Formats: sequence, C-alpha cells, structure tokens
Amino acid sequence: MEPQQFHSGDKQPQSESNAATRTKISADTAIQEVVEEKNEHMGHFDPTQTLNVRSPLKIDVKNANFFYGSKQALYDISLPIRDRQVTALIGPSGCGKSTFLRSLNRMNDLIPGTRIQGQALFSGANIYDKKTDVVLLRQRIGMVFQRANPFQKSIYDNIAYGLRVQGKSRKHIQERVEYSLRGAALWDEVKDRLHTSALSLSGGQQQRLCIARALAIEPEVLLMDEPCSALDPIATLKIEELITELVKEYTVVIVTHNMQQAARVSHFTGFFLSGKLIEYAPTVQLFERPQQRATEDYISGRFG
Ligand SMILES: Nc1ncnc2c1ncn2[C@@H]1O[C@H](COP(=O)(O)OP(=O)(O)OP(=O)(O)O)[C@@H](O)[C@H]1O
Repeated sequence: MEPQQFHSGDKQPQSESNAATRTKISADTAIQEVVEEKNEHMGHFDPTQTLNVRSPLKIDVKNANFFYGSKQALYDISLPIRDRQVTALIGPSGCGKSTFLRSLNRMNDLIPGTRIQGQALFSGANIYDKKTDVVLLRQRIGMVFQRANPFQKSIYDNIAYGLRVQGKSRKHIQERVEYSLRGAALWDEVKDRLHTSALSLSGGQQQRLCIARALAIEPEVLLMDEPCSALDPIATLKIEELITELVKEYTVVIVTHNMQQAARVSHFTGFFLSGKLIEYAPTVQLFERPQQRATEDYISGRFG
C-alpha cells in the first residue's frame, strides 16, 4: 500500500456555515502562509517521506473502554501506535481524544472515579493493569500539555528537577540539561541564561522547555495534548519542526484540533467521534481517501 503524495494545503474546508469553522479556516490559513514563508529556512515538513507502515507497534491498544464514574467516554477503541512515527488524534471537542491520550500513561488515574477496561500492550505488559508501576510508566511515556507549565524555577532547574528526584549525579544532570535543551531546539536561545527564571521565556520557549523537561528523563514515547493551541503561528511551526526531528528517536502521539497540523506532522491519524474511533489510517490516506462518511464530513469542515 503506497499512499499518494499529499500536500498539506490541499484539503480546505468546504462549508463556511458557522463562525467556528471560519475561525478554524483563518487560523489554518495563517499557519499555512507562515509555513510557505518559512519553508526556505525551516525545511519542508513532509511526513509522507518518512511514513513507515511496517514500523513495529510501540503501543497496541485493544478494545479500550473508559469511564468517568458512570459516564462512558471511550468505546471499544483499538488503535496501534507505531514506533518512531507520529500518530495524530483528531476529532471534534469532547470526542475523547485527550481521555485516550491520557490513558496511555495513566494520567487519568489522578481523576477520582475513573476506570478503564481493555488492553494497551507496551513492552509486553498491559499499561491498564492495576499492577503497572505508574511512576516508571510516566518516565517511559512522557507528556506535554496544552499550556506550557514550567515550574517557578530557573530554566536549568526545570530540567534538573526530575533527574535530582531520580538521584542522578551532578555531572549526569549537567550533561542531560544540555542534551535535552538541544533536543528541544532551545539550547542556543537559553544557553547564556540557564539560571534565570523559566517564566521569563516566551510562550513558545516555555513549551519547548516543557518538551526538554520531558526528554530529560529519557522517555520512549512522547504524548502531546494540543501542544500548540496557545502559541502563535511561528512558535507553532517551531514545535512542529521539532516534532519532525523528535520522531527520529521517539514515538509521538499528538492530539490536535488543527487538521492541517495533523497533515503537516503526522504519519498516522485516528479520527474520534463521540468516544469512538471512526477511522485510523496513514494520514495521507485518511485525508485524501477517507473510508467513512463521518471522517469525510469532518475533514471537509461540515461539522466540528
Ligand atoms: N474529569 C472529567 N470528568 C467527567 N467527564 C469528563 C472529564 N474530562 C472529560 N470528560 C468528558 O469526557 C468526554 C471526552 O472528553 P475529552 O476531554 O477526552 O475530549 P476531547 O476530544 O479531548 O475534547 P477537547 O478537544 O475539547 O479537549 C467529554 O464528554 C467530556 O465532557
């Protein structure tokens, strides 16, 4: 199965029947314009070049059902997450994307009254198993949130914190701080002010710092919950470019409201609706040849 070449700007929503759709279109257009302007300097984002449909499964979710108390939020979700590929989760507000994402490192456990059934195989063990060591799990499956949430500490200490908790040596921490900041494409911007407050950084820099903080503890998988939703188009593009770099070493799962972002950075996309996974396919295929009517309606802007 060789997907056709896909250009992220090809699909434009057809219906402009409501304000939300118009807002989405103008945000997407603004980002698309910056992409075109910046391509020369930032390189092309083209996940079709690195799509590997045979990449091994990093996490294999089978028949996941999730409940907030008596309210069911996920219905029988089966979704493979492939190694060193970006998997995007799209769908209208409230469809369960974040719930699914947070189930992958058991962040939902922090919400009282939640429960999950099913299986998410990761290195031969079920993530959902009660016996799973969630501290270790969250080290292996790191997370970046919608809003950058640096600690009220220096840039250096934001990254060093988790390593100190792990009892790492000073030398290891020093090396790891630089490595992580380089990995998050932030080193050059902050290397001369590592001991100033992280809160003095711009929103985009703070989000990259949070990515560096996640990288510091050497995760295998990075979960990103709308990491660009609070950022301007240029900061967004920096994060997108970073994702395309990170995926050379890490497996990435990203929730996004922005379909063009999914097209720009992801190899695979899952479309969620009302707690169900309606369709999952290589991104290029899902956007160009959706198999389900609901997917087609959503990506062409008829709802959501
Ligand atoms: N803490 C919670 N307690 C109860 N219900 C919740 C909780 N968090 C989410 N839900 C419900 O679960 C469903 C799925 O929510 P979720 O946040 O996963 O959707 P989403 O697709 O990520 O939405 P959005 O794009 O708006 O962030 C929604 O009906 C939501 O109201």
